[in-house]
Amino acid sequence: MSRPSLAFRDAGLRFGDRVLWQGLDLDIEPGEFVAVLGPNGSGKTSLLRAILGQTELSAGAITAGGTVGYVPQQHAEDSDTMMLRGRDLVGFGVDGGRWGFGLRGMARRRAAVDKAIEQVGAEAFANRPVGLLSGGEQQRLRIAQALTRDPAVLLCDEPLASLDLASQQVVVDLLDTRRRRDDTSILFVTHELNPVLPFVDRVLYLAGGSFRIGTVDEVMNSRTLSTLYGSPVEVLRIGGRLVVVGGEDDHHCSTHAYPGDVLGTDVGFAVAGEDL
Ligand SMILES: Nc1ncnc2c1ncn2[C@@H]1O[C@H](COP(=O)(O)OP(=O)(O)OP(=O)(O)O)[C@@H](O)[C@H]1O
Repeated sequence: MSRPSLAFRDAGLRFGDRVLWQGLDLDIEPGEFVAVLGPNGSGKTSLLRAILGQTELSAGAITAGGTVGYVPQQHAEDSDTMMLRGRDLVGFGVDGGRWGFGLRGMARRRAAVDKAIEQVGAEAFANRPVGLLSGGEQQRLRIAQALTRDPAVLLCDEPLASLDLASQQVVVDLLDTRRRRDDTSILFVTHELNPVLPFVDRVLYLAGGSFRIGTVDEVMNSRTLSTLYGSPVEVLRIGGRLVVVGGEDDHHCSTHAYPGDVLGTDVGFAVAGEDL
């Protein structure tokens, strides 16, 4: 069997008395697409930060089988970034030390940037300032930035947030192409499962200090999520889409409704509760 791209061994993370997750034993295989779900504050971003070594685990270990690439959450970028050309943003992903200085190093760096831009189909806008690009175009450049390092695993933190449906599809197709062609594993943090439902091999669902890992059918069902949340949760399939209703825990008295879902505008999944 091939070496896992990521191996979690009895991994746990807590802040003070608050356990985000613990006892996580998981091998993520090359080319596997794993969606990481859970309510706000359940520790999804912290999981990515722990993989990147930016947050220290409270217990256990995480081992990466190769280079880890990271596509961060889309924030309003600072004005300096907005003035950069797209290809300069992509260039930040290249480790200068790896290519060395001098003309040869510069040429190799440029080739890595060109290749990444080509892989995301961003040639037409890579020379324009980031601030003039659409959200979808910016997101493609962020993925290109991560690809410059030829990652064995790509960590994506809500990469579809604030993108329209067409741009979501472009981003998801890019990631799917990458994992199929290069066996890159995808760890995909999202509140919107439906856009990636056809691609997901397994779901890691974090909630209430615990987790469930398994196929979509194994995790996204009323019984499993009710047990995880410790309160009634109903999972409905409507027109091929998943809608999750209910789901509160000690830490999250608020509920999670993602605009459009329950209204049927095909955005994603909803954890909906009393405020609906
Ligand atoms: N360094 C830290 N020290 C203390 N608490 C922290 C630290 N980092 C994160 N937390 C807390 O851990 C919890 C989990 O945060 P995290 O950002 O991982 O959640 P999340 O599941 O990604 O949430 P969201 O869906 O809102 O993005 C939050 O309550 C956060 O405030």
